[in-house]
Amino acid sequence: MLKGKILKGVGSFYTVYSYEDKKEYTLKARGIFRKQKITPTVGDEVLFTAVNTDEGSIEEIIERKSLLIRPSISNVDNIIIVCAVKEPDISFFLLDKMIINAGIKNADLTICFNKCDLADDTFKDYLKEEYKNSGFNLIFTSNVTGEGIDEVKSLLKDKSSVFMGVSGAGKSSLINSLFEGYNLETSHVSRKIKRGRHTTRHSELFMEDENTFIADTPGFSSLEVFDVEKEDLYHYYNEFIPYINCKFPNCVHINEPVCGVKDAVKEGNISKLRYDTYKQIYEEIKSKENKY
Ligand SMILES: Nc1nc2c(ncn2[C@@H]2O[C@H](COP(=O)(O)OP(=O)(O)OP(=O)(O)O)[C@@H](O)[C@H]2O)c(=O)[nH]1
Ligand SMILES: [Zn+2]
Repeated sequence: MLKGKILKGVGSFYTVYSYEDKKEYTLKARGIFRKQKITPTVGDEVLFTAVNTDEGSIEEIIERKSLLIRPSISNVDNIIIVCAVKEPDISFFLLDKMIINAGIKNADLTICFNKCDLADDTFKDYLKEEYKNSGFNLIFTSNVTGEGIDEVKSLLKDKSSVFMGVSGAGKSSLINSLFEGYNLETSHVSRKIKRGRHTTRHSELFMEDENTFIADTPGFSSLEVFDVEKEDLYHYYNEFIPYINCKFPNCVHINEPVCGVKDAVKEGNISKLRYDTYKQIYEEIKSKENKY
C-alpha cells in the first residue's frame, strides 16, 4: 500500500498526494468507511492501493491528530485568523466568534492583525493589551510594508495551516505575499488559490512542500457560533480561567453576585473588551436557543 495525504475531495473522489512517488492520485474510498460512519476528510493521512493515478481506493485512514469542523479539515496544526485593523473596521464580536468556532483542541490559534500600514502604534498596542492574556499567538502584518510576513512564514513551515477571516481582511493577499518569490511551483500554488477561492466551496489543501500545507477558506461577513452551549462559552476565554472563584458553581459570570470574573474585569485584570464580546455572544446563543 502507498501512503499519502488527501488534498481535496469532490463528490466521492479524493485527490491524494502520494509520499512514495510524489504523484497525485484520484481515488475512491472503500465502502467500509461509510459503514463505520467515517468520512475521509481533507488533511487525512491515508494508505491506498492504485492501479494507476486515476484508479484506486483509499484503504485506511491513519488516526487523526485533530479535526476542524468548519471547514472540514483534519490534522490542522495552525489556525490563522486574519483580521484587518482597518478597512473593514475590526468587529471584535466577529473576531471572538471566529475564535470560538475555531475552538478545536490540538491546534495553535494565531490572530493575524493585518493591514498594519493603516494603523498607528497606539492602536497596535491597544490590540496587544486587550488580547495579551487570551492565550493566542498575535502577529501584526502588512502586505504593503511586508511587516510580519516572515513571522507568519516561519509559523507555517512544516505545518498544516488554515487561514480564516471576514471578507476583505486580506487573506488571499497575505497568502500571495507569503509565497511570492518562492519557486515556480509556489507561485503556481498562489495562483491556484486565488482562482479557486470563489469557484469552489470545497476545502482544499495546497502543498508548499511535502510537510507544509495551507488552506484558504471563503471569507464571510456574518457568522453564527456553532455547537457551543451558552453555559460552556466561558471556557473559550482562557483569560477568565484564573479568576473563576465564584459563589455559584454554575456561575456564567453575567448576573450572578460574588463573581470572580466580574471582579477581575472591574479591577482591570480581564480585558473589558473581551468580557463584552463574551456577554454579547452569550446573549446571541441564548436568543437562538429561545427560537427553537
Ligand atoms: N492597505 C492594505 N490593504 C490590503 C492589505 N492586504 C490586503 N489589502 C487589500 O484589501 C482588499 C481585500 O484583500 P483580499 O486579499 O482580497 O481579502 P480576502 O480576505 O481574501 O477577502 P475574501 O476573498 O472576500 O475572503 C484588497 O483590495 C487588498 O488589496 C494590507 O496589508 N494593507
Ligand atoms: Zn462568575
